[in-house]
Amino acid sequence: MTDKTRIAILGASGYTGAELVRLAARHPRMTIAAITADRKAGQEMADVFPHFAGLDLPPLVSMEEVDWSGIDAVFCGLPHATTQRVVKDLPAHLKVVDLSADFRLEDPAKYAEWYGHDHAALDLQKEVVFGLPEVYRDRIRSARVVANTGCYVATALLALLPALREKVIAPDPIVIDAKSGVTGAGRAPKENTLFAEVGEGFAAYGVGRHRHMAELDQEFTKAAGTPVLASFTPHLVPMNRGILATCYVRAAGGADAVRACLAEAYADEPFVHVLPAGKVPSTHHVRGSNYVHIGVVQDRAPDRVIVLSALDNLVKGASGQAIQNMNLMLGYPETMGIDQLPLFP
Ligand SMILES: NC(=O)C1=CN([C@@H]2O[C@H](COP(=O)(O)OP(=O)(O)OC[C@H]3O[C@@H](n4cnc5c(N)ncnc54)[C@H](OP(=O)(O)O)[C@@H]3O)[C@@H](O)[C@H]2O)C=CC1
Ligand SMILES: CC(=O)N[C@@H](CCC(=O)OP(=O)(O)O)C(=O)O
Repeated sequence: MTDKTRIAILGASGYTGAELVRLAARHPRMTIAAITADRKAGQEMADVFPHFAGLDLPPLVSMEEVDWSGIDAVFCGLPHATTQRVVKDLPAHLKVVDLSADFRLEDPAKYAEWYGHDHAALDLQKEVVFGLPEVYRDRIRSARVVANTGCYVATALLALLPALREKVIAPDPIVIDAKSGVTGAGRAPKENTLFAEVGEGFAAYGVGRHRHMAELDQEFTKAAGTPVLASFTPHLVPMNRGILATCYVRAAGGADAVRACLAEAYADEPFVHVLPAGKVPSTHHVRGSNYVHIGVVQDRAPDRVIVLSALDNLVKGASGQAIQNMNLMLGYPETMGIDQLPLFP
C-alpha cells in the first residue's frame, strides 16, 4: 500500500503533459502510474523528452491500454474537442483536472457559438468547476472534475478580477493586449510555429475574434455583475515560454486605488505577487514557476490605468495550475510540489 495518489497523465508527449511529468515526478504525494500518447504511444518518455533521462517512468501507452482500476486521479492534456469525448467515458471514481478548453464554458450555446459544434458531454459539463483557485478555491475542493483556466485567460483574469468585482475599475472599456511564447501553441508541428516563421518578428492573430473571448466574457461578467465585452488581442512572440498581458482600463481612483485593491485581494495568495509602484512584471521573472506577477501603472490621463500581468503559460497557465487544483481536490497543501522558484535568467 502507498499513501500516494496514483495519477495518469493523458497527452504526456505534449508540452503541458511533459510539464505535468516534471512537476508530478517530484510531488511528495503523487506517483505517476500511467502516461499516454497518441502517435508516440509505445515509446519511452526519455526518448521523446531526453531531459527526463534517468527518471523512472512507465512507458507511453495509448489510452485504451490504461488499467483505470490502478489510477486515482487524471490530468488531461489533450487537444480541445478530443478531450470531451475522452473525459466523458472515464470511470467515475477518478478525480479529473482537464487542461483543455472543453469544459470551461458553462453555457452550451456559447460553446457551440465559439467552437463551431455542439458539446459532446453536456451532462458532465454541468458538474465541472472552473479551475481558477484564486476565485473558486472552495468549490474546487469538493469537485470531481475541474476545468483548468486557459493560459491567456488566467493571465488577464488574475490582473483584473478583484478590481472589477470591487468596482474599482469600470467594466468598459477593458483592452487586453497579450503576448504568448510559442509553447502556447502545443508541440504538434504547425507552419506558424516553425523557427523561420516565429523568429525575428512577431504578429497578432485571432484579431477581433479569438475563442478565449468567450471564457473572458463569462468570468468578467460574473465578477462585474453586468455584461462585459473586453477587447482581447493575442500575439505570438519568439520566446519559448511566458505570457505578458498589458491591460488598459478606466479607474476613477487611478493606479493607487487599483494596486491597493489587488494587493488586498491577493495578500494571502501563495502564487500571486502584486508589485510595488514603479515596478512592472516580466516573463523572465516567473519562468518555470507557478507565480504570477502583476504591476499597476498610472497612464497620463488620471482615470486611465495600465495593469500588467506575467506568468509561465506551461506552469501557472497550465500544468502548475492543474497540480494546484488537484492538490485542493485531494486535500493536500495547495502549494505542494509547485513552490519552485522561477528560473532566471
Ligand atoms: N501549451 C500551453 O501553453 C497550454 C495548453 N493548454 C491546453 O492543454 C491541452 C494540451 O496542450 P499541449 O500540451 O500544448 O498540446 P500538445 O500538442 O503539445 O500535446 C497534445 C497531446 O495530446 C496527444 N493527442 C493528440 N491527439 C490525440 C488523440 N486524438 N487522442 C489521444 N491523444 C492525443 C498528443 O500525443 P502525440 O504526441 O503522440 O501526438 C500529445 O501527447 C490543449 O487542449 C491546450 O489547448 C492549456 C493551457 C496552456
Ligand atoms: C500561442 C497559442 O497558439 N496559444 C493558443 C492558446 C493555447 C491554450 O492554452 O489554449 P487554451 O487555454 O484554450 O487551452 C491559442 O491562441 O489558441
